[in-house]
Amino acid sequence: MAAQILDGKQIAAAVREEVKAEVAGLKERGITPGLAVVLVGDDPASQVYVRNKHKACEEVGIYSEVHRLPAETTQEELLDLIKQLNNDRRIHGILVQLPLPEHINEKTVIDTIALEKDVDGFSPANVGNLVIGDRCFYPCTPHGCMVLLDKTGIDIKGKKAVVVGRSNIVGKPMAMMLLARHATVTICHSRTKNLAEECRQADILVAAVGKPEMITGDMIKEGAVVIDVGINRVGEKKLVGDVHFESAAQKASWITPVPGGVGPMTIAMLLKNTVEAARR
Ligand SMILES: Nc1nc(=O)c2c([nH]1)NC[C@@H]1CN(c3ccc(C(=O)N[C@@H](CCC(=O)O)C(=O)O)cc3)C=[N+]21
Repeated sequence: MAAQILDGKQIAAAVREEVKAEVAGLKERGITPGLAVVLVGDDPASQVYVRNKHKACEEVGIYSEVHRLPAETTQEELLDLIKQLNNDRRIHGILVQLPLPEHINEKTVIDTIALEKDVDGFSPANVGNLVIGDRCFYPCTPHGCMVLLDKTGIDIKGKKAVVVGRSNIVGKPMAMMLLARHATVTICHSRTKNLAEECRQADILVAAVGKPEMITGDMIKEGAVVIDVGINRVGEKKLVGDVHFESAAQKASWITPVPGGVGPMTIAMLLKNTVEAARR
């Protein structure tokens, strides 16, 4: 079988159109959704992401402000900015770009963001609400993966899903969201014995490990849906996923490319969460 491509770029564009219409509706009621993005330091990849987020906001009519702070910013100063943004009525969503410099405690920073403005969905209270099925923000990357899965038209209920990777920002919330949709979920990681065998059981395989092309075609069940969350820079320019695309596409029914798969969906979901925050 040759897989169909799950075109994240195209689907994200459609989501942005939806968001644009929602923003227009909110503006008629006198509400302009606002997002604050905070970037500490000058990591080149982060600069690009932050610029893209800002551009995406402008395109759909969301007010956005970017706070660029020097790498030497103290934790105190960063926390002060977040508290100020927590109290700023124009700002409905706050995103602190990760990773932060070593001298700043990520956990303390995320904990300071007001729950109702946590559009990344990284705070402990939000994660707790996700796990128990209460109202919450769905973390942008796994949320984007779920939207892509739904675009295939497969019925998630009762399917065997394998998530490779157990990070707090992707693997764990992804597993919870699949579980909420009644998949039978296995989480694999670096200590998993016989990873290939686990992966071959998957009707839905989500790769979020950060290892270039480590999931190969021989690890994929015939007809599986393969979602590749990895964004790995190899060499100067080339971007590859955690999945070896050519061999995996021989087996899968649907597969996301890198670039142009999950990445653009992440940004589209951030816009959606910001509108949701403003609506509340
Ligand atoms: N607080 C926080 N929230 C985040 O959501 C967050 C973060 N920190 N830190 C970094 C990661 C990474 N991330 C991406 C978003 C879009 C693409 C994306 O659009 N990628 C394009 C390619 C862009 C390129 O060339 O690098 C694609 O896959 O087609 C990638 C990665 C959000 N992150």
